[in-house]
Amino acid sequence: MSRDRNTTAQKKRNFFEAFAKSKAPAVGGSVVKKKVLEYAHNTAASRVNILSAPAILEAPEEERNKSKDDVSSPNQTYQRREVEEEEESTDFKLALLSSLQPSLSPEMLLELLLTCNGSVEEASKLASLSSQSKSKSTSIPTQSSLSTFLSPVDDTEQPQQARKIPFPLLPIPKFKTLHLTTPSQVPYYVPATLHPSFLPTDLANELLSECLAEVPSFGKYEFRLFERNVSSPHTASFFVKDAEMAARHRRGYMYNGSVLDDIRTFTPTMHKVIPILESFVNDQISHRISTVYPDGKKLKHMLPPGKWHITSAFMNCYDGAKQSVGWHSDQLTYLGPRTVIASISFGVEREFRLRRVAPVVVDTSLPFSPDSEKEGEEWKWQTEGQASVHLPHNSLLIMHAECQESWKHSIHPANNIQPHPVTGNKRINVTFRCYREEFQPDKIPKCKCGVGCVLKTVQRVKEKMGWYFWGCQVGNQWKDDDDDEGVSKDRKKDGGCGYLVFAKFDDDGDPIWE
Ligand SMILES: O=C(O)CCC(=O)C(=O)O
Ligand SMILES: [Fe+2]
Repeated sequence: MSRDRNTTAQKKRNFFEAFAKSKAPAVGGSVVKKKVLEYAHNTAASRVNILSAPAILEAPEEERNKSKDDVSSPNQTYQRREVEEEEESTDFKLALLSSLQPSLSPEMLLELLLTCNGSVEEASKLASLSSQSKSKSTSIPTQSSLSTFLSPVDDTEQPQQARKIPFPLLPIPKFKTLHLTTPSQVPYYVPATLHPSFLPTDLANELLSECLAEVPSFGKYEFRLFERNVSSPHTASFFVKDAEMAARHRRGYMYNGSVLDDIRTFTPTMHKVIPILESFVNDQISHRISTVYPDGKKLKHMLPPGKWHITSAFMNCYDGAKQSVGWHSDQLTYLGPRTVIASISFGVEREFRLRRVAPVVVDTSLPFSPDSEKEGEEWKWQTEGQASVHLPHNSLLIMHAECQESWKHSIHPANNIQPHPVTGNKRINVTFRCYREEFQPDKIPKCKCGVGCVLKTVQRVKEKMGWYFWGCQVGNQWKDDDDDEGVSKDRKKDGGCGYLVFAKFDDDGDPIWE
C-alpha cells in the first residue's frame, strides 16, 4: 500500500470517526453515525483488500492531462496537498449529504456524489427520486454500484436477478479516479469484466513458472512517439500459436512502424490454458450480448458468438513499482473491429486504468449525432475521469468489444508495491488475442509509402465519429492526443504519406473491399 494512500485512508478514517463522535445536529441520528464509523474502518480496510470494499473516489488526476508524457516519463507524482484538499471536500460533502439523506449507507452516499459530479444538491434529489420509485420497499437495498441503485428493477420482485449494466456506461466525473474495488463493480463503469482466481492454482503456478523462465530474455517494448521510438518502461515479448504463424509474422506483421523480431511460440502451459480461456471468454461475450448490448444483439462488426479464439499473445513484465505502460488502445490492424482481449495477471497487484475517449458508436456508417448534445457543450467523454481496476495475482480481465475503439488503458506507475512470494517485485501479464484471417498483412491495404496500413477509428471529428480508417503506419502510432482528422495535413510533417481510406466491414467484422 502506498504512503499517500495510507495517509489518505487514515485521514478519511479520522474524519469519519470525528464525525461519528460529534454532536453535529444536522447529521442524522446515531444509526447513521454507527454506519459512518463502520465505513471509516471499512475504508481503511479497503485499501488492503480490494475484494471487499465499495468504489472509492481518488484525487484529481493532473497526470491525465499530461498524457503525452505518460509513455516517456511515468514517474509523475501526485501533488499531495491537492490530494488531501480534494479528500477533505469529499468528506465534507459526504457529511452534508448524509444529513440530508440519513437513511442511506455511506457507500451509497459516495456513489450518489460520484454520479452527480460532486453536487450535494443533485445527489440528494436523485436519492429522493429513487426512494420514491422504490416506495414499495421499506429500506433501500444494498447495492454493488451506483447504476444498480439507479436501476428501475425492484429488488423485492427479482431478488436473484443481477441489475442491468447501463449502455452506454455512465460517465466518470472529470479529474477523478474511481477505484473499482470489487469485481462486480467493474462492468458498471468500464467495458471490461474482472474474474479473480481464474485458473486452478496448479495451472496458474505452472503458467507463471513458464512465464518467469521467458522474462529474462525479454526486450524493452518500443513505442513510437512523435517520430521517435521511445522505450516503454517495461519489457515484453510476443507469442503466437505455432512456428508457421511465427514465420508469417516475421515476414510482414508491423507494430509501431517496424517488424517485431522477437516472436516466440506458445509455451506448453499456454496451450493447456487456451481451451479453458476460449470457452470462458466466449461465454462471457454471450452473456454480455444478452444482458448489456441494445436489444440483446451483438454489436455490429463483432464476431458471431462462440467464435472468439486465441492466435497470439503479448507477455508483459513490470519489474518494480515504476515500470508501467502509458495510455493507449491496442492496435486493431490484425484484430479487426470490436475485438475482445483476455488478459491474465500474475504476481504483484497493479492498477489497470481506463478512460473513455469517444462514445460507443453503434452504427459506424451513419454520421454521428449525439442524443444529448447541447449547443456549445463540450463532449463529455473527452473530459471524463478515469477508472482504476486493481489486478490481483491469477485474475482475468476481459476487455470487451467497445474497449479499444472508445477507451484507452494504461498500467499506472505505483508509489509502492506489495512483493509477491513467487515473483518478488514483478507483475507478469499475458494478453491473449484473436487475430483474424481476413486481416493478414497481405490482405490489408498498403499506403503510398508501400507498407501495410494501421486500422484506427476517428475519435475527434464529430460527423465521422467512430468510423474506421486505414492509415499510413508512419506517424500514426501511440500518440495520445492523436488528431485523427488531421491525418492529411499533419502526416507529411510527421514523415508519413497521409494515406487514409475509410474502412468498411460486414456485420461480423470481415472487411468489405471496394
Ligand atoms: O499489462 C497489462 O495489463 C496491459 C498490457 C497492455 O495494455 C498491452 O499489452 O497492450
Ligand atoms: Fe494494451
